[in-house]
Amino acid sequence: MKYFYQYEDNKDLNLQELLIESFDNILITDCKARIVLLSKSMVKALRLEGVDLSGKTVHDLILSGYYTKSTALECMKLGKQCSGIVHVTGKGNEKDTAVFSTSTPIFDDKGMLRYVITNSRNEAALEFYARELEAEKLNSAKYQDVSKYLSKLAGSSGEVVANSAAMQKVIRLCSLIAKSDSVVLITGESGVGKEVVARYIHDHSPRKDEVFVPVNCGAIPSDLVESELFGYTKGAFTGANPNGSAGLFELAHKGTIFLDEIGELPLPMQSKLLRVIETGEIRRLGDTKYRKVDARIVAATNRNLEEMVKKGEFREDLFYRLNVIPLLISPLRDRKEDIIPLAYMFLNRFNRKFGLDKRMSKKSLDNLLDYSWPGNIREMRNVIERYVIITPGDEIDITFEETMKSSQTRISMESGESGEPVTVPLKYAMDDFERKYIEAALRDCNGSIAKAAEVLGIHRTHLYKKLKKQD
Ligand SMILES: Nc1ncnc2c1ncn2[C@@H]1O[C@H](COP(=O)(O)OP(=O)(O)OP(=O)(O)O)[C@@H](O)[C@H]1O
Repeated sequence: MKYFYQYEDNKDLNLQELLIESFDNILITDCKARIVLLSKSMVKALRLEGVDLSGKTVHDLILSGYYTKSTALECMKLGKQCSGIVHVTGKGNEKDTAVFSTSTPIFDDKGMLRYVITNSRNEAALEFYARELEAEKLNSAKYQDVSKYLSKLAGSSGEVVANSAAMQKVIRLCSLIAKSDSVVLITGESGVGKEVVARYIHDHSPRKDEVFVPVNCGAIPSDLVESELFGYTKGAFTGANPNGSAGLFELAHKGTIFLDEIGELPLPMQSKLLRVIETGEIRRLGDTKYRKVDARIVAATNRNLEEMVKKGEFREDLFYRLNVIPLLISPLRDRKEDIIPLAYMFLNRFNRKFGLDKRMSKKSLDNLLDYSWPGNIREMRNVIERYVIITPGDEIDITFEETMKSSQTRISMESGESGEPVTVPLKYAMDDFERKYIEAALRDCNGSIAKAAEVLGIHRTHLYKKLKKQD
């Protein structure tokens, strides 16, 4: 990964000048905590205007009472990135304030600490983000530490990562869409986050306190789709509940029904769904009467419905009824700005889940950015979970060419073949193998579930279930 471009045209670029003018507060200290550089914004934030800082260290500033704690000193001590709230003492009549700082160590080739770079944001900026986060419910890992702090302040926690312009546009659109009751059709490759977006719409709609019912149309055997969706009456078919049962549409009354993999709906069911959309009524299997249901419909598919219409596999009239508000979610490879924030979100999630504190190596971040993510965010989630579980040390090192090979090797090593102790529980080792195998099949089949299921020798519905189980 290159970090500097157009070198020939910018040979005279003076980085010090740029750093001094930075909007974010920047402080660079050397390995003895001596001040090397401050941005103008940092001088202002720490109220150091007019103070002679020559030869001064961070210890001196704390002893003189300019601020309370130093993330730079913590970072030097621990040799890793540290974040925290720093209280700044007000001068004269000024009030005390706070900044949120993150200090990052910079090492030389031999691993010796050379500098610490500290970035911080002022309280006013934090409050601004709190409002933005509250409004947008975005979770940008660029400000992940800030957002964690803010979510405590504001009592909000964003689960949808939308750092890229493309995802921010989707989220903005969803906030608008949420206000209406129109049918939404979400399209995009498998694992891009269609269900996440559907939930976002529900959570921001007036129906948010009612139920959200996700239905994977591809995972229901075709002879059961009707009874699952619309319910059935007493004795409608053998093996059914003798008292009859409500279907998923009735369950979703007043809430939202999410019809995932809508392209898998058998043609006769497509006509019935069209009728439900047009009349707002369902009829239980075996029943004569129609019942009103008020469920908002959000549908999704990773298939090209227009192509299916042309081939006669999907009803044209239903397609137009569903496509009132089309929402396309781009594949992860086309919105690289989301990769690192997502990776950190999953890393934090799995660290919490397994009570660990793993970090990602710098190389991992480059590799994550370079990878093409055929399985999109679901694949990313699995990759991070796998590495968190199988990495013995604190730092995980994600490499893709070797993904299959390396983790298989580790698992076989850990299974005792090379005399290494077994550290991975059997369940994880087996799940891990299955996931990797499915991911490889999907990769080979360019993300097509139907083809991958064929290669794996299992039914498509079975593969859908396995993919969903991984979430
Ligand atoms: N923007 C996002 N922020 C956070 N997590 C996400 C985001 N998008 C997807 N995920 C996570 O990725 C996984 C897959 O997402 P989801 O099930 O929504 O994908 P999908 O497009 O509906 O997949 P499929 O086509 O297979 O039904 C889930 O674990 C989900 O939580």
